[in-house]
Amino acid sequence: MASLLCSALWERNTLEKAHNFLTTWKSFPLVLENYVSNTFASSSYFENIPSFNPQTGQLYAHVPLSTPAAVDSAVLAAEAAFKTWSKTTRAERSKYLQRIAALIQENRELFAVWESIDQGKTLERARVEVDRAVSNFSYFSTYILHEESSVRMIDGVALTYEHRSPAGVFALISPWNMPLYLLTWKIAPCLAFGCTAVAKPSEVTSMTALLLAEVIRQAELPSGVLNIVFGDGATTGSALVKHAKVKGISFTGGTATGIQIRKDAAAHIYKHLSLELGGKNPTLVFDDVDLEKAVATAAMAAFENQGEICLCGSRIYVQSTIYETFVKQFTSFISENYKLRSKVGAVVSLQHYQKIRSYLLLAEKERGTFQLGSIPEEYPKAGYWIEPTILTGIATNSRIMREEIFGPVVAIAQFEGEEEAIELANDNPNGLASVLLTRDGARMRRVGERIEAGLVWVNCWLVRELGTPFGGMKNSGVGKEGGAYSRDVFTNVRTLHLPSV
Ligand SMILES: NC(=O)C1=CN([C@@H]2O[C@H](COP(=O)(O)OP(=O)(O)OC[C@H]3O[C@@H](n4cnc5c(N)ncnc54)[C@H](O)[C@@H]3O)[C@@H](O)[C@H]2O)C=CC1
Ligand SMILES: O=C(O)/C=C/C=C(\O)C(=O)O
Repeated sequence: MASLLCSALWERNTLEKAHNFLTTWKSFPLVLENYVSNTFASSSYFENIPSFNPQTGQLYAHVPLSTPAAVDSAVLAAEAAFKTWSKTTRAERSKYLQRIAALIQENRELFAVWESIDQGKTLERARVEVDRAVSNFSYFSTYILHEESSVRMIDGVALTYEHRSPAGVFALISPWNMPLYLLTWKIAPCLAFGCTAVAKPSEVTSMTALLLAEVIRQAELPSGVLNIVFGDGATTGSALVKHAKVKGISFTGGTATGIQIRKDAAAHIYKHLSLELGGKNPTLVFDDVDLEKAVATAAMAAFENQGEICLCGSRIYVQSTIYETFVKQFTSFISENYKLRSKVGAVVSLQHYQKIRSYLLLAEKERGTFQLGSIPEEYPKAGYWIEPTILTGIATNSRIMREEIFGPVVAIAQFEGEEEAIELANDNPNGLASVLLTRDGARMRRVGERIEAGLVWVNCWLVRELGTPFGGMKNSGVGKEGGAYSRDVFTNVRTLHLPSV
């Protein structure tokens, strides 16, 4: 049976209907329910975490704080389901994934509307992310059908081959910036490769995970294969990570949390770990660029999803010969094209708003220049809105240039030549992504191959092919996901050696 809340939300698939619903709903605020063993469980015995609509600042939902005992039940459900799910054929798993993809697609607007309300992003951005959630399932549904195993003959003496088996129950823990997109980036490969899961979305943005649970129910996925528990990191996430029956963890989120998870998982050395953490990504702009195109690419990299994407290019280094012109064109491009509300959404929470604001206060203290934007008020009256902000005159060793702000704030500095550009790009503990803007083909490789980042985009940004290795270097995490890299996360491999007879 669908949960009461899911049934109520299901038809509210336009912004207008959703807003009417929020103003008339009697049992306000909405209370989410865990989904375990294909059943929505009552949350009445949990404490609640208040969840706010970032665009209005109003309390609108309550997220249950699942206890370690609730986590344990979900893990046991996943463990029981693993016995059969791990033995299903690839074709069967593929069929379920395709069904899930189709159901999300059918309800695209429902997911987009509630993602936008829950996270603060624009509806347009939310639609892009729902489409990507669909692709996550459809990509892995076909990937597994074409998988090949490597077979080698050694000197005619022995035949060896790789045999893989699903690793077991996984903890899938996702952040608040792209809630459905990133949760499904974990769920789809996990299920495709024969594992079962307990997924925990961020307590700040849990709504689309609840809707996903309803899709899973409608898809008739066997009981216990995917369980969704709600809650925070300290109680719920931590119990999940430490659970002895959890054989692996796929996590996306802040670096400090990643370090904690690595410590908590260390006691069980067998746990597979894939940690995709923060970034402070450089955009390098060389003086041979087509300026108009370079400005548009750097703008998208800086401000998409109000800068709340770990891949955002939040420090831009421009070759000194075109620095002044670039700053001028970039600023006017942003003020014309990145309007608050229509293109740039609200930031996710009051806590995050104040974190971003603290960096803007620091910029003022350090006498940086606000080419665009200003310091927002400390306690916003209606929603967590921060104007796209462009800073110049910030020292390259300032915390503003070194730490992940994760909001609509970008700082621009200059460099003289290629060596300095590479040095500045690499002078950071993180190494997730980077953007290289140049028309010089040789430089694309010469510089691109020296940037310490898991992802280097040349004259583009966030171009994704789901089979490529996705993840960072340095403090930006361990492990890669995507195609065969996801297979490595979710399976155990053994090499069989068969001697000639
Ligand atoms: N994708 C990314 O790279 C993201 C980066 N961040 C960065 O991290 C900063 C902090 O944001 P937070 O909301 O604190 O993100 P976070 O890293 O604490 O949250 C991500 C997820 O981890 C869970 N979690 C937290 N502590 C845990 C623990 N000990 N064990 C297991 N799960 C745990 C949370 O409940 C959430 O589901 C942000 O300001 C931003 O700079 C935040 C979200 C996403
Ligand atoms: O997989 C992608 O295309 C994007 C991923 C983005 C993140 O992991 C993030 O912002 O945390």
